[in-house]
Amino acid sequence: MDIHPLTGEFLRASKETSFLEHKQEQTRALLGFTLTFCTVFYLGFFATDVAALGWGPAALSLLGARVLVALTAGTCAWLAWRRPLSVRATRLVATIAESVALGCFMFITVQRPAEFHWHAMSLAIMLVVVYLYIPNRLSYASAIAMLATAGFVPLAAQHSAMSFADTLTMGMLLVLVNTFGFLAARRYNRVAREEFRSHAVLKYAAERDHLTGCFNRRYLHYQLMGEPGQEGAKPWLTIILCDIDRFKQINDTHGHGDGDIVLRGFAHMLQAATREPLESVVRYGGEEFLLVLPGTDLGDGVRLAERLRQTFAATELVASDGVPRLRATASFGVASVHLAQAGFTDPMRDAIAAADDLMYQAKRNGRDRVEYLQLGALAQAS
Ligand SMILES: Nc1nc2c(ncn2[C@@H]2O[C@H](COP(=O)(O)OP(=O)(O)OP(=O)(O)O)[C@@H](O)[C@H]2O)c(=O)[nH]1
Repeated sequence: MDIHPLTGEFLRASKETSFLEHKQEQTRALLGFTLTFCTVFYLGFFATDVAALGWGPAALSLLGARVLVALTAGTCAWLAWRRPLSVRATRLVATIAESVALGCFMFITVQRPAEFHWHAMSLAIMLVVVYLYIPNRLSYASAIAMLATAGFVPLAAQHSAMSFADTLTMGMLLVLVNTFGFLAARRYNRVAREEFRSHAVLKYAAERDHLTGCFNRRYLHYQLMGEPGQEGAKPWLTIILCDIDRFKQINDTHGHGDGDIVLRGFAHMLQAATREPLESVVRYGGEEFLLVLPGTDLGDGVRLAERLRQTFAATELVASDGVPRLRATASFGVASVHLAQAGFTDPMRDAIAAADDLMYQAKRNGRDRVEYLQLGALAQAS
């Protein structure tokens, strides 16, 4: 299991970080909404101060405490709404707002000692908000909630006229609220992470080829060709289409298992030479791969293809029996398009079609070659 049994968070820090970053927009919105809501209620309860203490200095001192909470929580809510806060900053904001609100709450309870029964109920509601509604790390939320509970019970014992039995009952009920708050937050953490994990598995299966880990044609059509692509630093798009030479012969000589090893080795080399997410490697057919390189001009594309060609030809892959004896070559077609140049309705489609023709040209010209062309210009050959 990759989820912590106590906190419901991912055990691996990198996975937890990508989960939190994936959720960050939602977290920020929830934090902003909850703090705004709590600020309004915290101020609204001033009416109960006036009802309990009458209009005067005592009620006004409580108003001061409430305004302090409103200013803190309001500022935190404003930050959460307006700024692209990091995960760390979101947690800091949540922790500050929770601590100030609970601190001021303690002050208010002491000024209204006759109503500790009601204060206990208010604290229980605040604890639920801390555990479940203000997004924070569970360990921080629990520490804040438990400290508040541990501070509140002695205050009640000291300042209220409650009997020992009442104080004990109240203390135990608050412990119960903490326990259920913690368990509910842990369950929520776990469910959210399991959902994230399932989503990642489905996304991977929908977008990638399971043998090589490269993107599949569905991803090419719906993501790379279907949506406005990412532009590189330069207004160029280069497509490299490459195909392993005489792959049928490799399968026939060494068997399909070793054929798969060659495919994976080739794909791994292509992936290592490109930078996701800007650049993508797509398994275009059986032993045919497509490199989509935004921001790469023809010169850089040809140099990359030539380097890949030489590296692959010089590589001896380890066969299924553990002996390094699998060798193969590949043919490459490189097509580039200048995106600012007029005349291309669908530059990527045009570049893929051209790279496909060039790759077949490389096959016809003897294989283990790179052929290239800049679209919109005169054809050149290697
Ligand atoms: N092992 C393995 N073989 C595959 C896979 N997908 C396709 N192939 C095989 O790849 C071979 C492709 O052969 P051809 O299209 O004749 O091309 P080639 O032998 O590479 O010849 P040229 O492309 O002309 O150099 C076929 O034998 C397919 O069965 C796969 O996932 N694994």
